[in-house]
Amino acid sequence: METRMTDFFCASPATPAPGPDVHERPPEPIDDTMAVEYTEQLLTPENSRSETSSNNENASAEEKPAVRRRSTRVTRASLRGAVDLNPDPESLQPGLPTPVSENEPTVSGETLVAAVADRGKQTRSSHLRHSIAVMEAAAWSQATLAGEDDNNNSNNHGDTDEPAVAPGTPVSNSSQELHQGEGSSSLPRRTLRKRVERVLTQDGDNHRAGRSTTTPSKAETPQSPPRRSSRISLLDKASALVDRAASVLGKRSRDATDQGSNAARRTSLRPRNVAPVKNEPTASEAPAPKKRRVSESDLPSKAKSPEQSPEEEAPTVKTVTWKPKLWLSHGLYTGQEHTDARPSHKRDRITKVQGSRTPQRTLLPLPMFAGDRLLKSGRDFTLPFDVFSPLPVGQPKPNEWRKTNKNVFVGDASSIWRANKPLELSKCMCVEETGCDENCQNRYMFFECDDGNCALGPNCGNRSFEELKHRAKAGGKYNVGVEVIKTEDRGYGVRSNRTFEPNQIIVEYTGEIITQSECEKRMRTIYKNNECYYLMYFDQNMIIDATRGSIARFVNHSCDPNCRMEKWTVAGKPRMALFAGDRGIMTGEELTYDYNFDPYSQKNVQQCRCGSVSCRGVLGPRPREKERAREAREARAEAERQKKRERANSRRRAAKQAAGTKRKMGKVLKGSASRVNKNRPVASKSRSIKAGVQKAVSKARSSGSTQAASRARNSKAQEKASSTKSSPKKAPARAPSTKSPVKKSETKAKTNVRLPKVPPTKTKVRAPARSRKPQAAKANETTKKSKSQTETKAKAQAEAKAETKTSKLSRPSAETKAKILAAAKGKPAKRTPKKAMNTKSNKSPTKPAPKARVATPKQAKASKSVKSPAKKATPSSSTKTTKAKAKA
Ligand SMILES: C[S@@+](CC[C@H](N)C(=O)[O-])C[C@H]1O[C@@H](n2cnc3c(N)ncnc32)[C@H](O)[C@@H]1O
Repeated sequence: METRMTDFFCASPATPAPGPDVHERPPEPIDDTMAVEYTEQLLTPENSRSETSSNNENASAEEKPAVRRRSTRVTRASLRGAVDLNPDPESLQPGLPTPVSENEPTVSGETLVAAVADRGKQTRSSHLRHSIAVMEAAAWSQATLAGEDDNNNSNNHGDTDEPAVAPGTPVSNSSQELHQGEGSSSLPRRTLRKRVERVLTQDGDNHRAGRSTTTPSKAETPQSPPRRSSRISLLDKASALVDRAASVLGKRSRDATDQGSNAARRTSLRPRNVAPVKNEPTASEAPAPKKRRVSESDLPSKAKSPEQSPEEEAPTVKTVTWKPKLWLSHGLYTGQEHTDARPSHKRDRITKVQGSRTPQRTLLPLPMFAGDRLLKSGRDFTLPFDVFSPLPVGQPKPNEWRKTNKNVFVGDASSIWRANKPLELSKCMCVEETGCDENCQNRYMFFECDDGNCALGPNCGNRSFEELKHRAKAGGKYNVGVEVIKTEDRGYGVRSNRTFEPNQIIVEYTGEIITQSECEKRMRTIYKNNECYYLMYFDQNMIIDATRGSIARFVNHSCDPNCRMEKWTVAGKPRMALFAGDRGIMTGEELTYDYNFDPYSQKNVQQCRCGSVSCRGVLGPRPREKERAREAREARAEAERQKKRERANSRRRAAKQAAGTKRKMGKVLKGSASRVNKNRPVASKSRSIKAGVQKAVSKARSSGSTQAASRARNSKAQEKASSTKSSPKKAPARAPSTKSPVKKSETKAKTNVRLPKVPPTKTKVRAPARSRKPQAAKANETTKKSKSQTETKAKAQAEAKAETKTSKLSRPSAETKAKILAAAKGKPAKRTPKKAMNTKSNKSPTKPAPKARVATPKQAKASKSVKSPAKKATPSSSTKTTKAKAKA
């Protein structure tokens, strides 16, 4: 018992004086060392005080905390031990000195440690109460310290020689009271002591009651401070954990090597007042580490097992867990994933590139010239419009906004809502090469791909909402990508703080899903006086009311928007989201979409202030441009069809006209370069024929009139002229030949169509041929004109003949007569029967005609000389007639 007391005492230099019997006991040699050391520290009040305070300058750096801790805790323990562990109730009688000497041994370190094990279940509340009590004592002690310290010290030193007592220590004061009893007679002290005792007693009773089953006798197993025990166990556990961690981390070997030197070092640092204990503690021996860590009182036990100390004193390896350094993943390309793809590349392409990107080489740096080459070769890049565009200072924030990022069914909506029909599900058949591009069936149907309806997995480019989810998870305003701004004249709005690629998802439109009746009700009541509405038609006659909703509710309307609001089916459920338009979005742009606003009533119609060129003026429904365009397209198609029909009809007509001259027609068409051109001549042919015929007719008429005027002056030259014409059939063909090649061809065509088949002489006669081919009206006209020309010619000939009758030299031979007659027969018999008859009957000699054909110079002279009377008229008329014929 005494040994224990000594241990306890020695181990706790700052602990209050144990009792007078301690001093009566002869000090042991080893304890002397300790006593000397601690005496040096504790003799003066300053030292005592400084030890209780947090800064003990005298103590070494390593000793300081230990001493301080020891002081407080052990003192508490002693207090507790003094109060709780007193087995003899008589010893606590008032007025008698407290039999500390009897009690103290039970509060030795060993016992405490044993008690620690028993008291592992002590509650925190009791610790707290202890602490409070001790602190109260401390407060009191400090207050009274100034007045009493000197006396106490002098008394102590002078009377009782208690060097280990630290008078200034609050605990020591209370201890002193406990032990000395009458020595401290002041009322406050007693009161405090009683309070502390009461608290401790209560605590002890509680604890005793708790462990009554395990402790047969109070005296044998005194209760040690619960707090201490819990600390011990905690520290023990911690050290065990650290040991384990060290072994896990593979540092055991290093520790093993360090332990040798560390042990030596620690031994040197260890308090030198370690007293080797001669008498081993009794049965209540606790694990050494606990003692060692708790207080000086444990030192003996530590000393008695020196071979264990290196292991027990395993250094607490601090596993420093560095915070992982965060690298900025985006610089200039805020919000954009890095890619080597050209800016012009589509997003799907980029996704593919990212998917197949090889990991960056990390072993060796790039060669020296790599940077130079990169600089020289250059690389296209897209610089955001505004890399850093903070919001203007003093931007107000929408206070009334209640945010929700998920759709919430309200009222009857959830019960009315029906699950999607399986029929509405879609499955895509895309392959990796295409990667669910714009041809993906799911995309086309506004179905988001997932593992259930698409087999491409990460290579799929149709998982916008999934992407949005990841962005939201990553957090940060550049991932979210949008922020609320205050616009000048449209309330709040939303702008981007990063870039968005064309058709990239930006933000989901969420809110309360309500029925239509609920919506109307809200419109009538809650939103009656509102200027802004956050209602949007959703699905199944439901409406999203984003008055409580996501940030997308602040997106304003524009008649020329840069975004689209789209409804997609994601995992069988409809969801609305804002997507970037075809132009993409630059940093700092205000996001807008076309509301296609239905104002419900006329009084809700609002003026649009989007400021776009194509502004519709009001927030109203979008004009049905598509429908209009479709109607226009249909009208155009109808007109085209009509034209085609007409063209086909005309072609059919022309084909019918050219029925007899198919082969020649084919020849004409063959000359055209293309199919279109092949069709053209058919149409132009009729026109050209018509024009050619008209010209010929007009000329023939004019020539006819001229002939009539100069009829009287016709001479033999006329006969020659008439005889020189080869045949009437060539006349119409020759005339165009003098003109442009196009007209020639036209004329040819005309000739081909009509004339070649009709013998020129008979044409006139065969005028009834018109009845044979009544459809060929134009050809008939031509025939008529040629007939008229022939008539004119025949008339001229007849006149010439008549004249030649009178002339002596121009008597035709029989052959000439026959020819003339033959020519005359070409005239329409009906029209010129008389003339023909006359010509025949007269049998006028028209021999010079064949001569004229030859037209030798002698003949010309002769004719000139003979035709003296008709000198003027004859050449001109004949020439004109010839020309007219030729033209015709
Ligand atoms: C969904 S809210 C948009 C956010 C709203 N600006 C705010 O401050 O909360 C729709 C309302 O914004 C206003 N608004 C949106 N676009 C507008 C525009 N182009 N011209 C005028 N007002 C507009 C209208 O009052 C409309 O009812």
